[in-house]
Amino acid sequence: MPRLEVPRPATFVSLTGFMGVGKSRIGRELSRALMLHFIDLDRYIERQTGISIPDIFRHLGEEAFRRMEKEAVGELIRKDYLVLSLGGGTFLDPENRKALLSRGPVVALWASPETILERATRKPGERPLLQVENPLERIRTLLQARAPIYREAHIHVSTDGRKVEEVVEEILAKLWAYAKNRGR
Ligand SMILES: Nc1ncnc2c1ncn2[C@@H]1O[C@H](COP(=O)(O)OP(=O)(O)O)[C@@H](O)[C@H]1O
Ligand SMILES: O=C(O)C1=C[C@@H](OP(=O)(O)O)[C@@H](O)[C@H](O)C1
Ligand SMILES: [Mg+2]
Repeated sequence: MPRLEVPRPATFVSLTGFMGVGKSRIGRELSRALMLHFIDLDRYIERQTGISIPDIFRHLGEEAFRRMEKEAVGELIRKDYLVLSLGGGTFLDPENRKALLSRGPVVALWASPETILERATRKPGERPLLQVENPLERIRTLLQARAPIYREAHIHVSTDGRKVEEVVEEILAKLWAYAKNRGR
C-alpha cells in the first residue's frame, strides 16, 4: 500500500540513556508526534520470550539478556517508520552502537542521579541492576562509567524537571536541525 509521506526529520529514531531518564515514555510520545510506529526493546524481548526482564536476569542471567538484546537490535534495525526505545545498557555494546548510529539519529536522554532514582524505582523490582542496598550510589557509579558512551549519540536532551511534552518538543527541533545539517 502506498504510504502517505508526511514531512518527517527521520523515519528511524532510537533513544538511549540511563535507566529512568524516560526512554520508554518519551519514545512512545515521540512516535505519536512523528506518526511512526513505536517499539520498546525491553517489551519486545518480553513478548518474544514470554519472560519478564527481572525473570530473565534472575533465572538466565545478565549475559543471556545481553544476547537477547543484541539479537533483537539486529532484527529491529531492519524495520522502518519506527521509534525504538532502547534499554539503558543496549547502546554500550559496540556492535549495537555501530548499527544504531548508522541506522538513523540516536537521541540520548539525560537526568541527574536523584531524578533517575526517583523515576527508576517507582515500580519496585522492575530494574534488576538497581536491586542493591544503596541504589543512588549504584546509579552514580554506573552513570559515570556509561556517560562517555551515551555521549556518542547524535542528539542530547535533558529531562530533569521537564514535562514529557517539553522534552518531545526539544527532540523534534533537534531532529529537524540534525536532518537539515546532514542534507547540506
Ligand atoms: N519528563 C518526565 N517527567 C516526569 N516523569 C517522567 C518523565 N519521563 C518519564 N517519566 C516517568 O519516569 C518513569 C521512568 O520512565 P521510563 O520511560 O520507564 O524510563 P526508561 O525507559 O528510560 O528507563 C516512568 O514512570 C515515566 O512515566
Ligand atoms: O541499564 C541497563 O542495563 C538496563 C536497563 C533497563 O531498561 P530501562 O533503561 O528502560 O530501564 C533494562 O533493559 C534492563 O533492566 C537493563
Ligand atoms: Mg525503558
